[in-house]
Amino acid sequence: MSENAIRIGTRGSKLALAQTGTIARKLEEAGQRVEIVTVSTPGDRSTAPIAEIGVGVFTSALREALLNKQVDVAVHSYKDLPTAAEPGIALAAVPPREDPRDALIARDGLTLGELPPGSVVGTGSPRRMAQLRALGLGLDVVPIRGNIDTRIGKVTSGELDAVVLARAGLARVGRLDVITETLDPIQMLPAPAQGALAVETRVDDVDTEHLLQSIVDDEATRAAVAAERAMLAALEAGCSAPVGALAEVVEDLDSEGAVVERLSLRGVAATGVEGDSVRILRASAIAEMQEADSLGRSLAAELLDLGAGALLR
Ligand SMILES: NCc1[nH]cc(CCC(=O)O)c1CC(=O)O
Repeated sequence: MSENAIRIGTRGSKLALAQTGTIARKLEEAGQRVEIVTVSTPGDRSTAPIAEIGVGVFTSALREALLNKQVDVAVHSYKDLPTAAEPGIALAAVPPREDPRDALIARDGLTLGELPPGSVVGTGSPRRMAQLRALGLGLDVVPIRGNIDTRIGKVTSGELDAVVLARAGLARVGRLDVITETLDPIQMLPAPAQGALAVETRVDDVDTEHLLQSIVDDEATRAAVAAERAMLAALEAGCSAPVGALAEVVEDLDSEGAVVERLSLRGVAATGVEGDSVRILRASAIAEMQEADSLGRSLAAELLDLGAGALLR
């Protein structure tokens, strides 16, 4: 435990502050003083589509502040982090994950199946666009951007019939009330690492790293996210690619018939995000808990065998 306050860096959005607050409270409960430092990122300042601004728009400024010693800890939405490791930075903790599924917010309490053909559904995510189009419901999927409140506002104002958002983000800002349907991963696989946080420290600051690891790290979440991100990396796809993945701890039987915990992974890769035709590939696999990385890589290999390489290029 440090005598001085640990400085936790965060983006300034309502969502980011809520996420950082959960980590700060855990540290304070353990008797550690903390100070929250807001860092503005190019992703916050630009209104261009995320796919155009590039990888790491929300995360690189925070990582810079960490490396420059302006802060001691960086808290990110894990799904916004590029898959490439950053020299000098340690993944100190992966806290317990929120519900990773996507959620529909539709007018008049409607579910996806109840939206009439021609309904206008907003999402900025190529992954969500592709999976929505693949349902074949005749939905008119249009790109949107903006923070959670802005997106909800486009439905309440009548501008859009519905939007799709991460349930986890809505939970963290206390807006679960607006959800009209939580989407089944069979139809809509979330982004790799959706609902999870990444808590980073400097590699030379082992004390802070160990403190966070002992207080907020969750092994099951770490394994699940590792499998999902290994799949994403092996597909050589970034955080704005039309790729979804969800790993879950499931009960399975070992060779002697005893109940064991294993890691199940489902994946999706898609194309046709720009046009109307959608091609979508889905696959799943299961492995031992400690084989998360190879599970992710082998599911990626299976998707590539099925033709995902062509889809993503
Ligand atoms: N790309 C923006 C972003 N980054 C993290 C979340 C939500 C929280 C999470 O998934 O962990 C969101 C908003 C959304 O996708 O609806």
